[in-house]
Amino acid sequence: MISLRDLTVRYGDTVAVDRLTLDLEPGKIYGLLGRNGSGKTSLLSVLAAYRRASGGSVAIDGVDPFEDADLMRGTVFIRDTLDVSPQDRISRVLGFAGRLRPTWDAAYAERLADLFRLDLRKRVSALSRGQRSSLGAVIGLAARAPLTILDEVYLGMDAGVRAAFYTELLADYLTHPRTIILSTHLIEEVADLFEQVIVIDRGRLLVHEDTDTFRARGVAVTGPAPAVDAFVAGRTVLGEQSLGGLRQVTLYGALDDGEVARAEAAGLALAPVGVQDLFVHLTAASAADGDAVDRAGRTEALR
Ligand SMILES: Nc1ncnc2c1ncn2[C@@H]1O[C@H](COP(=O)(O)OP(=O)(O)OP(=O)(O)O)[C@@H](O)[C@H]1O
Repeated sequence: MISLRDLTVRYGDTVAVDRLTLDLEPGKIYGLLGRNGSGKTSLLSVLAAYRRASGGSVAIDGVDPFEDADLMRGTVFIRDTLDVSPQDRISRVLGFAGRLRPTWDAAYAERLADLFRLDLRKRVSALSRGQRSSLGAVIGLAARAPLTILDEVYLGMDAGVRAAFYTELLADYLTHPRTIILSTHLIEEVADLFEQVIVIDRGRLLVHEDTDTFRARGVAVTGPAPAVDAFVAGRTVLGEQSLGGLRQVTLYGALDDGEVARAEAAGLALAPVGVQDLFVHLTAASAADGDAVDRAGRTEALR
């Protein structure tokens, strides 16, 4: 279990993480979402013991990971800086990563490098942006670390490589379950991988719940335009599109059984909403309603 209590990260006057309290059960894939500058990397850096918290506490199975060598060997943190020597060849980088970690699978690392078309003889400095990200993905997956933190690892990867990475991630997670935290801005692309969604906003926790529960916060209503308009009147609309006489409106807020029956009787189709749409709505509402953030870190927008 990972337990954060009132975790705070400050850089001078900037409060990047603001008294954040969160518990993460082991063996799940978490999606960590937040707008630019919301504190994701700062939070993950503390979790990976790359940085000390300015306040509050972090405990992994009851132990502070900072300066705990065993916990550090059990954590892999991949971020855009890659944290490897540019002069080293890929083979050497992988060899070093393997010596650091008891859970490293060297054969799997080679297979992944092959999948991502990485030439093991190349130096890191000679890699393209996308290839550097692929190298990060190889290290992040082949480490098989009990706590795997992947902070925007997809930067520069083309769509095909990203798809291969997500497929590998899921397949390897299913055969070697571990705790994976994925921070991403390409939300819709990876949302199906998340078992739980964590949204932070200006350093504070906005949402932490199962992805299905999160999705149920919204609903897409489709049908003849007049019937849709009548049904959605007075509700919070996240977006709408029309094609001919058909209209689809995305609503915020779950429908009760009576409303579902009424929609069906009116010939309307109901469907879940994308995680990204909900995320954009919640973080926009939070920005407009900033001071309404209560002590539990939930905003008025979530009620
Ligand atoms: N080394 C640093 N020195 C000073 N301020 C920093 C430093 N690192 C981050 N910050 C500030 O802390 C805040 C949170 O930054 P952080 O990188 O944690 O956000 P993020 O959610 O990862 O952002 P992004 O999605 O843009 O990568 C921002 O206001 C940022 O400017």
